[in-house]
Amino acid sequence: MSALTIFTDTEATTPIWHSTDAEEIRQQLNAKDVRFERWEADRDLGDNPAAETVIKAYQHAIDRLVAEKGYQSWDVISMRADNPQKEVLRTKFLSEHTHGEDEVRFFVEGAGLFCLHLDGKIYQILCEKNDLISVPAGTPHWFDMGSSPHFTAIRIFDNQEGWIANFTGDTIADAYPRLP
Ligand SMILES: CSCCC(=O)/C(O)=C/O
Ligand SMILES: [Fe+2]
Ligand code: NI
Repeated sequence: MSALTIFTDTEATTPIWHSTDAEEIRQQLNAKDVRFERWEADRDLGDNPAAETVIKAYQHAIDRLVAEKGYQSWDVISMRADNPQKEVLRTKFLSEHTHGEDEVRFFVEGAGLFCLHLDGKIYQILCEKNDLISVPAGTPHWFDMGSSPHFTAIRIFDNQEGWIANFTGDTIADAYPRLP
């Protein structure tokens, strides 16, 4: 179940707010200009879908976002527990970073934890299948896929180059809860 847990950025052990209610989560995040919606990820993708299969299955969702916001490119990130790159990728995404564009992700399988560092607070969003999230450009954040990752997400970009991150060098992420 999707969840939002909020901490201050000075106290990593005691949450100040928590909910698994999609509407409450939406309201909290919208107040910070973060888009959070429950879409329908209802296509059968099989066990280990190729990127082209995922794109084809959800072209309608991509088209909708492109029509709305003029996004220019997209790709698929899919992780499984047997991926030999899982530790390297987990470590990379666990470093606080920003992007020069909105971070738009549509989860079509599994789950992952987005952690946003906004106005003195840490917003930990457990994103699951069906969740669409858009994090405003320039927001410091990190992402945890856990030690046994299982998710597939469509990433939508408003540039032709795809994923570009600027690492902040802040080690704050190390203090906050992670996925098992
Ligand atoms: C579910 S996409 C996670 C990886 C990524 O693209 C990113 O920018 C994490 O912050
Ligand atoms: Fe990111
Ligand atoms: Ni919970």
